[in-house]
Amino acid sequence: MAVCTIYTTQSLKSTCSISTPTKTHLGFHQKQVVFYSTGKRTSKRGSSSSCGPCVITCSAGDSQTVVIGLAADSGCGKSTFMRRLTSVFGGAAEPPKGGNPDSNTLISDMTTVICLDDYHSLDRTGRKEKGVTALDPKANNFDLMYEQVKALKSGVAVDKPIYNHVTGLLDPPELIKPPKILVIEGLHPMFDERVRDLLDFSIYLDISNEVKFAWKIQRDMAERGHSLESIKASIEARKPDFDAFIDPQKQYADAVIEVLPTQLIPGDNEGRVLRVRLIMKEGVKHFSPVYLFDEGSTISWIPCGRKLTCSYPGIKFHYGPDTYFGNEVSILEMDGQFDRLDELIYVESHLSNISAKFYGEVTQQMLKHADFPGSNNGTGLFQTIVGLKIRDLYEQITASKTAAPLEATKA
Ligand SMILES: Nc1ncnc2c1ncn2[C@@H]1O[C@H](COP(=O)(O)OP(=O)(O)OP(=O)(O)O)[C@@H](O)[C@H]1O
Ligand SMILES: O=C(CO)[C@H](O)[C@H](O)COP(=O)(O)O
Repeated sequence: MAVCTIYTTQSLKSTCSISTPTKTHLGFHQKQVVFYSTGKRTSKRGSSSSCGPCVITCSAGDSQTVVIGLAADSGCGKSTFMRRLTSVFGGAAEPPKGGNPDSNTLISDMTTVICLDDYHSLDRTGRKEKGVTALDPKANNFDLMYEQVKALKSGVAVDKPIYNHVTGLLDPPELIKPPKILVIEGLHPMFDERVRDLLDFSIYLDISNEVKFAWKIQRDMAERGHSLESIKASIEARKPDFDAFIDPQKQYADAVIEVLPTQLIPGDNEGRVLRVRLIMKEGVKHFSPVYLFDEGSTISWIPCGRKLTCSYPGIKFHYGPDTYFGNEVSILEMDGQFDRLDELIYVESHLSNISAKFYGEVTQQMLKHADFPGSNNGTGLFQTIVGLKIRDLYEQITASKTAAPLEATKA
């Protein structure tokens, strides 16, 4: 009986098959597989054989999950970004059918978005008793987060806990099946190195303190009836842990959307007009940064005039190479806001590498969600573009995994 040993650097998923001239085997998970040509598998290394060349073929199947991480503090626009992203893939994103009405999960045909608050290990009372915030790693279960993201990525369904934001309690778990694209959004997607290594692409929403404050007031005062003092106190109370545990994650992000007060109105910190910077890391696999006019040049552009209507204080773009936490990046910046969203096509036609499937796709997406916060400024524009880049990344990863069979060596 012949014994084959196959060595591969690739993680073999259940959609991989291994063939020898005599047999095809499906569904191995090890990096090194030893099997008998009769089909019986053993974990022991076997010796060489007369099996002939072994070939491993991995096809794109349901278990091929691309994992995206989105990090930001609470109230910084993650849900809005997610709505823009899932819209790029089409289909409505909804909570799991027939499940917990307070589930934080959103599922569409292509994507599943899970909220990392579900990995809080301490409920609201527990945090209060221990005197820790939800931002503190001590209040979160990173081992479970890692195990479950890893399982989903390799095509295995998990029973994920639910943190109930209404009651502040940990509810019974919900079943999450491996999607085509898994987005893990929340406070800590890039905090734990093991989880970070599972990400195919990562984004950090970096909202400056002034703007965060303005948005919080807008939402928590107008919509939730909180007082100005209580909003200030809650931001202050979170700040040390935010600085210690959340903010440092931006150094690992492949793309950062930085939101700052405008520089077009001296001294302005109202948070109404925004200066938004899309910081894109160079050399990330399956991701090529967007550019304005000419790749690698440094360009300032005021598009206001005959083709773009601008009221005070106008719009200014800037593009160029830079460094960010020691990494080479390209930065595209927009300060100001659009008066007429349909005229955005003029700006879009000067941007390259946006991964649109047709001319005007960015403008179409922006018009479709004109009522979302940030649709008239760089937050909406850059979130939409990052959505298209993620679609492109997904398609590239899928295509590369479907491609050529991997020749494996035979012992
Ligand atoms: N681009 C934007 N421009 C202006 N306001 C915004 C923008 N994005 C978000 N906001 C404001 O911030 C609020 C929170 O946004 P969103 O719900 O998307 O954030 P979140 O990070 O998901 O919040 P949470 O984690 O608390 O659920 C919105 O109601 C809106 O007031
Ligand atoms: O930072 C947060 C992430 O969204 C929340 O504050 C955290 O999940 C704690 O939740 P709660 O407000 O229910 O105590």
